[in-house]
Amino acid sequence: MKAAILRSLLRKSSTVAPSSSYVLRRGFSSELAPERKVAILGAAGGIGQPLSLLMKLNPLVSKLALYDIAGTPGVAADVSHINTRSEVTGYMGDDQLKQALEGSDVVIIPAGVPRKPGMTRDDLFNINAGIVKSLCSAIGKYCPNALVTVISNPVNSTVPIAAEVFKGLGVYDEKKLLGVTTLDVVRAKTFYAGKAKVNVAEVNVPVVGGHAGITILPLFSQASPRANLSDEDIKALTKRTQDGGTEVVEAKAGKGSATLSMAYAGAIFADACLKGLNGVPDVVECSFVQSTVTELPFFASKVRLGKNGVEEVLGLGLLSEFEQQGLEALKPELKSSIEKGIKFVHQS
Ligand SMILES: NC(=O)C1=CN([C@@H]2O[C@H](COP(=O)(O)OP(=O)(O)OC[C@H]3O[C@@H](n4cnc5c(N)ncnc54)[C@H](O)[C@@H]3O)[C@@H](O)[C@H]2O)C=CC1
Ligand SMILES: O=C([O-])CC(=O)C(=O)O
Repeated sequence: MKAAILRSLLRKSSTVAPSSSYVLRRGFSSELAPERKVAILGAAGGIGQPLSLLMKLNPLVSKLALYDIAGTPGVAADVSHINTRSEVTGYMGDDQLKQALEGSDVVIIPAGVPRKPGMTRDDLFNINAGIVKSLCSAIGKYCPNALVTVISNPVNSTVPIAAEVFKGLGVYDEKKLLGVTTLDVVRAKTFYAGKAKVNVAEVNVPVVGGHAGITILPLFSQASPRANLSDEDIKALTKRTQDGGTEVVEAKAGKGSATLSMAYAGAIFADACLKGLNGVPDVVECSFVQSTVTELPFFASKVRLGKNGVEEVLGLGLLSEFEQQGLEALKPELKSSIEKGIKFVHQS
């Protein structure tokens, strides 16, 4: 039962997370899978808790470090009772951050405040920029070789912030810093499957650009399986994908933003990163990374994940005229969010 749930939970990214029994059938048992430590920073939050649960279910994880400024002993005690491979430890407060991070292969950062109705992701900058900066300073010191996946918003600025912090410490490796845009892909897949009336488990849709409003650019012209949707349908699907976060913020009416779907997306992405590190071939996900795909220094597109993190940043492929217009339209906003992040590190 547990294996079946995990299999269906983690099934449809371009990668597939093996449940332990699946792994055993393939002759690659979790005992043979390398030891991998994953640290979650912000583990007691709305995203952090379900993400901790999903990472506890992942047989590729051998150590799970749950860090937050409060509440982690309870979350760790709870999750630790689940009878899966990883050993879970909770860490709370600055004094324990070093221990939480040391030896980590992958660090996932969902720490920071979420939106309330009427706010943009950029409205979170003032608080979250400082949180990401201080956490990345610790990562640069205590686990400089870890692959770092950033969930905290505004992702269009927090990823450049992380890069600048690592550069300042002399430990920046562009292959190991990834902004998590998987939720945009998850939404695009779900909305496309609903409109095109195709099996959602078979759908693939790349989403490029950034992670806020019009900077989120789903490429439905490249969606598979192909469907004959009208221009109006494509426009509406694009808008719904771009506004997906706001749809949840409004529905939660002041009680935060997407947490459960984000935890799912974050777990899919972390699983892909672990598979890449373990040498599984052809692991491809969309992510906001250092990039030369456009003239902007950071951009989300498909990336191939491997033993060193981002092994290859893939190009955009053929765009429709509508997507080409969307691409040009998003560049000024994305450029200014990136520059805002870089400036923050040099001024503070
Ligand atoms: N990339 C994406 O697609 C998405 C990003 N988000 C973002 O994720 C972030 C977290 O959202 P929620 O979990 O809903 O918020 P939340 O408020 O429920 O949880 C945040 C957690 O971060 C912790 N935290 C604050 N400062 C910290 C520090 N210095 N070190 C460690 N932990 C710290 C808090 O104690 C809290 O437990 C927000 O910025 C939100 O906008 C949310 C959904 C999707
Ligand atoms: O909308 C928000 O504030 C949270 C987020 O990034 C998302 O759900 O995509």
